[in-house]
Amino acid sequence: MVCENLGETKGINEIIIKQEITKKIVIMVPYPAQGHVTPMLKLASHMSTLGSFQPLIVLPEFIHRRLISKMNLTRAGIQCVAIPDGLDEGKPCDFFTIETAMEDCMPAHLSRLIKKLQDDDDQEEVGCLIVDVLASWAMEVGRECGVEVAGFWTAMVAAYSLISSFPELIQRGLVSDAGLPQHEGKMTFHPDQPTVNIEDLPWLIGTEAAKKARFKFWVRTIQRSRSLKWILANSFPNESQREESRNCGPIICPVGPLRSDGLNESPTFWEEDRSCLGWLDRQKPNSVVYISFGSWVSPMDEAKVRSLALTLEGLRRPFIWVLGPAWRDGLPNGYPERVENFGKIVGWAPQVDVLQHEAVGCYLTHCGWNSTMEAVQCKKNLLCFPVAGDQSLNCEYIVNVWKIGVKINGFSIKDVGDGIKRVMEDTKMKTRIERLNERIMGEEATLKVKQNMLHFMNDLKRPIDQLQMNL
Ligand SMILES: O=c1ccn([C@@H]2O[C@H](COP(=O)(O)OP(=O)(O)O[C@H]3O[C@H](CO)[C@@H](O)[C@H](O)[C@H]3O)[C@@H](O)[C@H]2O)c(=O)[nH]1
Repeated sequence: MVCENLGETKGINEIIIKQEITKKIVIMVPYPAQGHVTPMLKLASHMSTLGSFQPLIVLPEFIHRRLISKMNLTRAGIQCVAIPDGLDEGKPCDFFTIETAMEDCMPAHLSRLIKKLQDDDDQEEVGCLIVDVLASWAMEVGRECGVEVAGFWTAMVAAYSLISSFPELIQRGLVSDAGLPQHEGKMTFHPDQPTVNIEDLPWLIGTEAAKKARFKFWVRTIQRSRSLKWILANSFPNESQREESRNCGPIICPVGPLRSDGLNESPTFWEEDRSCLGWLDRQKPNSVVYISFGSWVSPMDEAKVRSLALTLEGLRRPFIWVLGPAWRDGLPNGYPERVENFGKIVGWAPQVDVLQHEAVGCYLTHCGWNSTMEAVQCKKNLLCFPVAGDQSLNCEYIVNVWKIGVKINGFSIKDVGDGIKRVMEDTKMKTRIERLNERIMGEEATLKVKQNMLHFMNDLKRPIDQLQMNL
């Protein structure tokens, strides 16, 4: 089946649907952000190669416009449709505008799409809906349409565990009913997990009103996800003690870290500046610091950008810095020219190719989960500056559990200079990342993950009445 969006169209009536392959359809609904769409596309590509299911990705129009113009997903066995999002074209959208689009506008359109597929005699059966846990609105739609729903968690299982522990955090008096911290300092959320700072809880971003609104979003998200049978996670087996137990909640099934092998092009929202690869060819091995703080959650303020810029200029060490136009206001006057002999600033990099390059010695990162896994894949040690969301917990793992990176608390010459030295010169750290790479991406791990995936897919293939009996 091929579904195409007709540019300016509004509504699924205008989506052309052509029969092509006879497999059960798996409708996949990502959360519309780069760090979420990428792993969902990797999952779709993986499912497509394993057979039996035909992935159909459903995107809001504003993401479909940006992504589809750049990639040919059909070649990777993935079909894609856009549904209206009610957003004004060209206007920037933040977390809350996206939430409104997801809760108020997109459900009716997804429901119509599913019903159309169910009613169409020419179509294959809709086998399942796989929904990013953050797009929990679509779980409700799937249930209403009588379709089996599975969740997809794009980050660490430990992060799901932390967020879903909110009732206990309230009960222990660590946060208020509205999610605001009632204490300072470190707290535990599970005996097998590292401690985290209460101030770093994933919903504590922005003003007090924004924190409360994000907490509400998470409470609703976790509540909706609790009745799922399966949550596939873009993490690896044995990352967390809790992943395979099913005392009450969903079965958390690690199927990652997912790779982009099956995708012909990288699924990015922005044009990649590939000139940085030629620039890297001219640098010495292990000399360059790659800097990127991902794409979402919370950009850094101008003062921090300025401080890092001045430090990089002072250190005179080769660097590539991914800095989107919106973040460049903090740069000192004429900065790109001032550092052109040793530094390169790009709007968006081909990140995995950059990390794979032998000239890159370490990665200064916000600790987003995809970036963390890509660093492990390319065996590049990490200099960590977590910004928000799950990033502090990921950082805890990087620094204190796996010991493959160092955390910095600021961008002074001393912070960054000492951090780079420690990360680049510690040979034990290098050995540890090589071992972690083997443990989570080696042959044995890959086989286990494939088995997990097949186990899930076989469960989906069982007749509906049998599935319901087991719920
Ligand atoms: O110049 C760049 C910069 C990034 N990337 C890619 O963009 C993705 C970024 O993902 P991630 O590192 O996870 O960061 P975010 O996009 O910020 O991801 C959000 O989603 C993640 C998964 O849920 C969370 O772990 C993060 O905290 C959250 O910010 C990665 O695949 C990168 O390879 C590029 O291709 N080029």
